[in-house]
Amino acid sequence: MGTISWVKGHGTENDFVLLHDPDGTMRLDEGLVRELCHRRRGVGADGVLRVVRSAALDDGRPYADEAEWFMDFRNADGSTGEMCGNGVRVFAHYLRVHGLVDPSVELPVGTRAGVKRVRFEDDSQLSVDMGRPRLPGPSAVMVSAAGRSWPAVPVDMGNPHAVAFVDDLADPGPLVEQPTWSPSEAFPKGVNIEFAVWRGSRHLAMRVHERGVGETRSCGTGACSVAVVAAAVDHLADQQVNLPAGEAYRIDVPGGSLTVSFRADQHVVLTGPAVLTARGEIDL
Ligand SMILES: N[C@@H](CCC[C@H](N)C(=O)O)C(=O)O
Repeated sequence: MGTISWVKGHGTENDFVLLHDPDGTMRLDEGLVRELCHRRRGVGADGVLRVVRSAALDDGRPYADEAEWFMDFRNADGSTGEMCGNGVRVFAHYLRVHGLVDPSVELPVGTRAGVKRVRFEDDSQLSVDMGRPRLPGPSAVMVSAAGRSWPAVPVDMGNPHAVAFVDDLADPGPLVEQPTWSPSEAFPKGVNIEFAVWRGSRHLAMRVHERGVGETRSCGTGACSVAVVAAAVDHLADQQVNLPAGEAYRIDVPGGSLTVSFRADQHVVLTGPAVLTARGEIDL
């Protein structure tokens, strides 16, 4: 059967197993991802990041001219995800630690949601140009958990999100079950659901139930979605239709804190830490 070498890392405690497969020779099927991510039988993680050259994978080939490296991201249940904001920082940090990229220049990373550019900041944080969000509204969506329901705003950050404001982060209960949404057609491929509260001016906190995983300690694309909706609420009165360039929102998650800012070209920038914690081999 053989063994697989792995590295473990996290971004604000959203944790990943990284697999080094530059030439794309590994057979990474759903069952293997589930075993690696299993917190008792496997290494334990919210997802897998396969480190592969864009040219070596069908999914990565369209980006090969722009980005040498492709983040093959999988959720803990084995499903593929388009994008992962915490994952892409951990992925870039891995490449830096292994001497595979020059940290003094911006790093383009291929993802299923297109090429994302990562900057290594001086204070050991990493910033990611997450691109422009899409607000597929105005159709109203309701999300329900723990016997309660809230209106939610759909946001597309490359992957689907629904942002609901709650009075208290405990309101959605333990989030062991998948929260439901209506109408069910709103998210045919499933959705990541953020429950958010205001903590102050441009400062919010959130919990998230991730598609393909369950409740996690953080979600980068989720934090961006919360900041986008918060900015829309903040600027409702002045009827500003654009994201407020230069403004930054602090988004607290159970595993730490992330910063989301907006550029004049309406791109969302996510800033936060990335850490590698362990390495080893798993016997298959
Ligand atoms: N935790 C990630 C988002 C993960 C993707 C999600 N589960 C999906 O299926 O879309 C992040 O940090 O953005």
